[in-house]
Amino acid sequence: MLGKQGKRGQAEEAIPNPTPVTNNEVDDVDKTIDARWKTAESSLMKNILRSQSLSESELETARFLSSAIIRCWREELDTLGEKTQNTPQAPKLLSKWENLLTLQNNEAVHLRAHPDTLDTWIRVYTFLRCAVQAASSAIPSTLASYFEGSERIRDVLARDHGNVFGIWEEGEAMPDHNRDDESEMLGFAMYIDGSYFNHSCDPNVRKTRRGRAMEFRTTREIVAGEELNINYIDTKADGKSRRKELLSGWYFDCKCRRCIDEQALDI
Ligand SMILES: C[S@@+](CC[C@H](N)C(=O)[O-])C[C@H]1O[C@@H](n2cnc3c(N)ncnc32)[C@H](O)[C@@H]1O
Repeated sequence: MLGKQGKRGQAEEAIPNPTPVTNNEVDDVDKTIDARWKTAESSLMKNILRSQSLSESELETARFLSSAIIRCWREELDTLGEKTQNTPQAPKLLSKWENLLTLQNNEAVHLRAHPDTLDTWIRVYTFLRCAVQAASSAIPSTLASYFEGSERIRDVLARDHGNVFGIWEEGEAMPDHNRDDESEMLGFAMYIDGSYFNHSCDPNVRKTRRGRAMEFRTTREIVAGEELNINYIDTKADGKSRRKELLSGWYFDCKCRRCIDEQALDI
């Protein structure tokens, strides 16, 4: 997905320090979010397309969601095709969609920090649902049904924040953090496999964009059993600034070795 805001949660204005919340508060937030989506699902679609125009970045989100949902539909069609053939199936790897669902769901944590985002998401969902209905004669009904409910759209949006990578201006093989150059961020993209990497302020893997692909290479000898980590943020900053940035932009308290050591020294 491409958009100019940079990594979700990074360039947006995030709350500086999400306050700890109780389980009851979490439940309330979840219920409110669910209720808003349910209302959107049951709202009448007539004339919404005409009255609703999306901003450029909302349109980008709509394009991203459509391509993810179409991919999901195609994968499920393929699986269905394989099941109807009576040939013994080799154990299957997870599909891209199933892999996406294994990523951390950040819907509630993100919406707690940016409540207005829910309006945007629902606007985009309503727009897509309405557009699909308007074009129903040209769209397979099984695909159209994927846009009826909000479930799949929520599945993607909930994993977008915190799991996407910044895409920087082409400078061949540039790592996308700790950059000394002035190259511009073009947008962001989701690389599901790459999202399994946790962050470390002393990473042992460097990510490099090569065209549309993202390459991950170790930067030092790795001992057996050692975790492979990339860096989500510039690691040159001092410990308190790094942890603050990770908490406000990625909503987690960094537990990497360097942060644990530095915290003990009050750095
Ligand atoms: C892109 S995901 C990484 C994969 C994730 N661990 C998972 O199982 O889906 C980012 C999330 O991993 C966790 N995480 C990554 N690096 C971390 C770190 N250094 N300290 C604590 N949590 C971390 C946080 O929950 C963060 O929101």
